[in-house]
Amino acid sequence: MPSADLVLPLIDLAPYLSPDATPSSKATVIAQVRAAVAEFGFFQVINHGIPLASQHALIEAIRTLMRIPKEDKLAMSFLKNPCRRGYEGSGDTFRTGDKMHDAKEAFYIGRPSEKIEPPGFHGPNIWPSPELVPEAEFRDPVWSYYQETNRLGREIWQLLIQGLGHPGELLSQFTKKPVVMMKMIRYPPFSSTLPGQFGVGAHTDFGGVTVLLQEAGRNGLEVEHKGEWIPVPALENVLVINAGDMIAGWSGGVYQSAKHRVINKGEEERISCATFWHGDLDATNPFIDGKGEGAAGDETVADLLVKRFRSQFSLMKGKKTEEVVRGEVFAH
Ligand SMILES: O=C(O)CCC(=O)C(=O)O
Ligand SMILES: [Fe+2]
Repeated sequence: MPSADLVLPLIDLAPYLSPDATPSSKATVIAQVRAAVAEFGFFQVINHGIPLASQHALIEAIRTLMRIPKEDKLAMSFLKNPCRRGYEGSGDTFRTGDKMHDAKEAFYIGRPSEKIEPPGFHGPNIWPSPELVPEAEFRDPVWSYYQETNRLGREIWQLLIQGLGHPGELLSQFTKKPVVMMKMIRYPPFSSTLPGQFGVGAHTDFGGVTVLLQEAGRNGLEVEHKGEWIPVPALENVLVINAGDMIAGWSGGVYQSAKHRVINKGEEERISCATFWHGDLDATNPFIDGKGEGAAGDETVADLLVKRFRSQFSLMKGKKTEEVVRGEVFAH
């Protein structure tokens, strides 16, 4: 049962991000973020710098895309894409140990690069043709939000780095060409899901910082804390931030990567968007110069993402393993 008493910390980023932030106001935010991620692995933020209009435009864009005919969505399937961009249908991913596939459908974009680079992390994005969805209704708002969320992810990384006592500039050591994937998600209404089916089953995120936008009023996210599920209300202009397993490992366990899940109990669809801000593919733990003991010592970001994908996900029966393994390392 979700706990009614526990709430995630809500942190005001203005004293850190605003032009008149002082060293002492910044230090306060750094300490708040450290305490929240150490305790919960998650926190919520206000005054994060992403304009509300950009958030609304993104949500509308996702809704628009998800309404195009199924065959047009499937023509953009991520299962056919070597760097896991494009459309994921309901049921395409299935976590090892889960009873049922996720109900959600999603669409992925990432940092665009002209050519596909092995092992399938960098490459061009897929966009619906303008005849299908005019650029002003999907590509433009999505790309503009991607840049905003990318910027915020960078700020959050710097907060976390400083929370460990390092200078924020350490970020530049592992973010020359970071992997930043954005997953736009639609959860069907409750009545369209199977009994016992989750929108997204319980999982931890693999990698670095996750920035999550939830459509206001469409609740459903729950975070595990000491064996209880804390509901995270979907509030207007409040973003949810969490640390993935890579951060937990790199921090030597100071930061937590908490389990979370989504159940859309409402009779309306729920739209959300998660940005997974990892790091350079060849980066190793920047806090121990790659030589330290413990989690993720010599492991690169690419090793970690590939490994976690393989261990956490399996396919629904009937799908060919090679369809998934071929460069598709980004399931979350
Ligand atoms: O949609 C949400 O609220 C959360 C999604 C999530 O946890 C994920 O995609 O990893
Ligand atoms: Fe997640």
